[in-house]
Amino acid sequence: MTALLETRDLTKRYGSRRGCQHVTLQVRPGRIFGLLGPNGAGKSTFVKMIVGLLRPTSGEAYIQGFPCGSVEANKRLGYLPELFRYPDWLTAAEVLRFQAKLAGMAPGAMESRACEVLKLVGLTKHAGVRVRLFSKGMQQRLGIANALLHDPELVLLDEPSSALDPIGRHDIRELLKTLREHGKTVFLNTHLLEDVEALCDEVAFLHEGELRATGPLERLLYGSRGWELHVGGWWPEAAQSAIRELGDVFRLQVVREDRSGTAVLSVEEINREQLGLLNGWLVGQGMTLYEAHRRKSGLESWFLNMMQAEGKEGR
Ligand SMILES: Nc1ncnc2c1ncn2[C@@H]1O[C@H](COP(=O)(O)OP(=O)(O)OP(=O)(O)O)[C@@H](O)[C@H]1O
Repeated sequence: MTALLETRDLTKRYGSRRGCQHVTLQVRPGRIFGLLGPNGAGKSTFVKMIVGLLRPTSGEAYIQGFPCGSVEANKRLGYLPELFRYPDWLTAAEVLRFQAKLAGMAPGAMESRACEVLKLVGLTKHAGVRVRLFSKGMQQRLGIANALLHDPELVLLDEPSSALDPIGRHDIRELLKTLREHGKTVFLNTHLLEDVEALCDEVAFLHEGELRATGPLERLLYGSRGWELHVGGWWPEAAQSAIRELGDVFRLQVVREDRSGTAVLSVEEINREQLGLLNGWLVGQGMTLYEAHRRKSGLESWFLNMMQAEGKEGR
């Protein structure tokens, strides 16, 4: 599948300071792509180069083959900056009308498109309401409507939920899922790991200006290939016997055991055949394997592990 957004060796230096360097990534159409990284990692620098607000020091970036910053690339891009403010005396419809004029849309096309995007973000009933009366969540949804007005393929959202309460965040999440269902590609720059975990198909992790990991979220989270086994018929001595007989082969550990005769075991680096062997051993010992599933590390622990690994390398 051809990439919608593609960067090659994208680098920005601010004099002697690095913004980001040698970032090569691809965002495929119809996905929600999350850009992650600690403060100062270079995320905003990267985003500003994509939307054409900053000129790269070197490297290339394209949206559907058009150089980022060009008129053709910007036609295909909708952008919601992190800290935006609309004149609060305008109504939602007036904000969209103003944006449409800036985008050079014909008045007839504009009116029907404004209705469409207001419906999409759930603000139809508020079209005539002044922005000053909008909650932060509604303002954010209006911002997304604005970014969608010219029907771009790629929507780039900078921290769209960080200032919102849980209900506002939930609404934005649902809206982003709807955008994906409509075939839009969403590029999300966010600190909210729970949003990334709930929404993103692919992620990129930036640290100290460099891309340290990128790929499908599932692959990154399941990267450890560990399994968790729930076992019945367990007795305390079984732990010693299991570790003695299997510990070296499967790097087996007892995570917890309880008096009712159940236990949770963890094993690392195991394939399906080995899992079958392990099951055979358990059955041979009079135990039952109730459940076996891939251990999911969770994005927060993945993120912290990445940071720790970076810290060790840097020492
Ligand atoms: N205009 C600028 N002049 C000089 N250095 C800058 C400028 N903008 C950013 N930087 C530096 O570039 C590096 C990356 O900053 P950037 O704002 O892109 O990171 P970030 O990941 O977006 O951080 P945050 O999550 O805190 O917004 C930082 O070291 C920052 O100090």
